Amino acid sequence: MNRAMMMSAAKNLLTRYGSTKNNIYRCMSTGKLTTVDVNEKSGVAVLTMNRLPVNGLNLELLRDIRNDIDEIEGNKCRGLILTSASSSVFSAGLDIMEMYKPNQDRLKEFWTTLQDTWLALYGSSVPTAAAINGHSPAGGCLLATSCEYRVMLPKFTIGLNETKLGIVAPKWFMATFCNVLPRRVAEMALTQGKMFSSEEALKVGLVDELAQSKEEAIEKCQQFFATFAKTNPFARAMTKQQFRSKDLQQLEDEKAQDLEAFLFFVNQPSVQKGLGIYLDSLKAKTK
Ligand SMILES: CCCCC/C=C\C/C=C\CCC/C=C/C(=O)SCCNC(=O)CCNC(=O)[C@H](O)C(C)(C)COP(=O)(O)OP(=O)(O)OC[C@H]1O[C@@H](n2cnc3c(N)ncnc32)[C@H](O)[C@@H]1OP(=O)(O)O
Repeated sequence: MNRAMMMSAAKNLLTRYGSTKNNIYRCMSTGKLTTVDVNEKSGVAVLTMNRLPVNGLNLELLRDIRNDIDEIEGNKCRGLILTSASSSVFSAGLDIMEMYKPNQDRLKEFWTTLQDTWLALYGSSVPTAAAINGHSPAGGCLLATSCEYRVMLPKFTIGLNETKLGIVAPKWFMATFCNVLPRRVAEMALTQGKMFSSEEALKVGLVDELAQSKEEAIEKCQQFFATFAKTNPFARAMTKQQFRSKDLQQLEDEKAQDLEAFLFFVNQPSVQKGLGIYLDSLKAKTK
């Protein structure tokens, strides 16, 4: 983040926090594939993904999440908890149908929206946490690890499994993973396409706590936010942004090249063939 960007971020944050310390704000749900509920007392917003059955991240769901994050930031919420309306899947990651035999204009829009959603979530000045109440592969894991804290229910799986699908996680997926895990653990897991059980994820630090129910997970996320009670919100947000600024700036600088690499990669006949086989294997499971 250069000096001008830092000053502008500081100005925004001062405007937000300057005279509003003890007030509680109400956020409103914006999306059709998401809901946002704000706890009137704590000011914490729960953003629930609701594209059943598996919260596949298609263009529309990503747009809704992105708009919700903007609205939660704008409405001065005290925290953002990301969770799922499904009882078994947090998010199945990117909707593979967006990448398989794609319409090229939509494919561009899809990837650009994913980039923007990540920039908004990873760079959010509002404290963020994920209540991971189901499986969370690939893009689902990206969303969860973009948050500052993770609470997961037992007996599910989480990880970046891209190599198992014959695709490569972009640099910013890797940076997000490395922000949570030791570099060696991250490299091993990414190259292996490893999916961690909830219990394994807790052991390596991919998640921070386990909870027995979604309600308990949300409560634990709220308790995490409460640890900031005695901090200055402006100083907290600036500190977070400085920690993450290198990763954010890298994607900001390379957005166009990243899009180009994605389009080139996804349109390779061998990648299309691999995605087709993977989709068939998913569908065969349900027959
Ligand atoms: C060399 C330099 C390169 C630089 C790099 C540049 C570019 C890189 C290029 C690309 C990067 C892309 C990164 C990709 C990220 C992703 O997120 S890819 C998606 C990965 N996701 C998965 O592998 C998860 C697959 N799904 C599952 O494992 C399971 O569905 C489950 C989430 C564990 C849930 O299981 P269950 O509850 O049993 O549900 P079903 O399996 O029965 O699924 C229900 C229906 O949903 C369909 N489905 C599931 N996941 C997806 C998905 N991700 N996309 C689309 N559709 C999905 C599934 O087929 C079922 O459909 P039907 O009901 O049978 O029609």
